[in-house]
Amino acid sequence: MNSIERDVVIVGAGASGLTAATELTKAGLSVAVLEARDRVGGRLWTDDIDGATLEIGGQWVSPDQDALIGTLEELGLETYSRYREGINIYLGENGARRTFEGEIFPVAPATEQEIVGLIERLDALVAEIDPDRPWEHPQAKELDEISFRRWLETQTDDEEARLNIGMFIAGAMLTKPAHAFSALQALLMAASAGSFSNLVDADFILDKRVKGGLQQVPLLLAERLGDDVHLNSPVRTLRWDAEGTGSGVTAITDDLQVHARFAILAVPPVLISRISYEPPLPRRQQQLHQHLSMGFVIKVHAVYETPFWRDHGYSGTAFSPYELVHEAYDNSYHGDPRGTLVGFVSDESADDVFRLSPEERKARILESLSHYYGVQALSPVVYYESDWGSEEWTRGAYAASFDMGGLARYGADLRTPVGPIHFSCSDMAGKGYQHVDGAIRVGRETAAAIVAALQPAGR
Ligand SMILES: Cc1cc2nc3c(=O)[nH]c(=O)nc-3n(C[C@H](O)[C@H](O)[C@H](O)COP(=O)(O)OP(=O)(O)OC[C@H]3O[C@@H](n4cnc5c(N)ncnc54)[C@H](O)[C@@H]3O)c2cc1C
Repeated sequence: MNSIERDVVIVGAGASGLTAATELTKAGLSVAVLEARDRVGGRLWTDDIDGATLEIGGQWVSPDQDALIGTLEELGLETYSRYREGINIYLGENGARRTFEGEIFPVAPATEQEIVGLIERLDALVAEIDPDRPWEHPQAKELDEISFRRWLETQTDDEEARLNIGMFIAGAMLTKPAHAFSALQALLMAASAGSFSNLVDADFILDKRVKGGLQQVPLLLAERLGDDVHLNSPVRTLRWDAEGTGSGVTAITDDLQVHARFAILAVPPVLISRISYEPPLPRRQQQLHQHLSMGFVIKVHAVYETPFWRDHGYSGTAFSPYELVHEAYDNSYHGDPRGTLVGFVSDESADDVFRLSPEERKARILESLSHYYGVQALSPVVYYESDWGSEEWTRGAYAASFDMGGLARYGADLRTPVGPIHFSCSDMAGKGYQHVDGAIRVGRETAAAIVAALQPAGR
């Protein structure tokens, strides 16, 4: 077993861990980043599938994500806009097909009024929420005890309005059914993007992509860190100083042992308990990590010879709370003359199609796409399903959220360091929660906390 000494050992080479490592080295500290996979990037992964460049994980950048935008600029990465010219498609109950422009779906006037009213009420509530401290809202406990679905039922009798508003947070963001998370968790999701209106606005939230793919961010950060990034190095054990003697922490992989003054666990919270702790983490952490779970969504990529929907005047943007693929977009890759659609199959619908054979699943998903775009959607030249649920070092998508009551009960302790151990990842962010922006933001904050802790007293 090789043994090395560093100021800080970072577990996980995703956007958060690599940002923290970068900031620490800028402050003159030595680091080692230990990554379980044979690549960096975690939930950011750009790959060539049958000749098509696909972003298997995160990809979009929105204008409010200033931490991410700052990093893109620093790394010299360029962005391009998502194609959005033309009209959008909405499928109502029983497949009723309507087109629309703007953000509000083409529903009956009474339903539209309910949707607009719900958005106004949610925006007002979200304005009262500090995304970094949602548990401090005066009604936090009450809002955390009611599921988002039930909360919507208390607001309107209009089912189509509830389904649509529910879809934006449930299927589209937390990727859990609306009965499985609280109204407070829903408000945090919206507050993390500035407002509920921002989440509803696809042109805002799915604004830009990065030339070469968003995985460029971790790849370039890792390149600068050079030999300090160790791939194929899952951390199995963390020995830490629970007594405050200053002996620090030792991270142990199968063939390397890193002794450091501090450790940053930059892994999704569901994977924190994959590591053995000597001594065990305190009671509070052992409990709270059990109250977070990953959502689940299949990101479906379908590449066609041409972006045929554009010829019919369609933007490619399509929604339906009644469809297997509840949302889909033109996701054509920069510089590729072919057309790509990306669609999402969430939570219980994803469970359902994973019970089928791959062929049956593909047929069901393409059929759903054809309901939006017509029969041409049935015949892609490249088809791929991003399945993060079977990735051992992620276990779901997009990210983790608390169970009912968990956010008010445990949220404030989520990022509290334990002795020399700090926690950092997008799932623990306020602003930018569940997004790369949040991963970077928390990475910077965690690094700053360690740098501050190492400052001699009085400076
Ligand atoms: C399908 C999909 C689509 C998404 N779309 C978007 C989007 O459009 N825009 C956006 O901003 N965000 C999006 N996201 C979310 C975004 O990708 C994540 O929030 C972000 O990348 C998380 O970064 P992170 O560093 O916090 O965690 P991760 O990327 O999960 O990094 C954690 C790292 O820790 C490693 N690890 C885990 N356990 C150990 C261990 N014991 N030892 C060593 N290493 C370990 C993992 O292998 C991983 O590399 C999407 C995510 C998915 C999955």
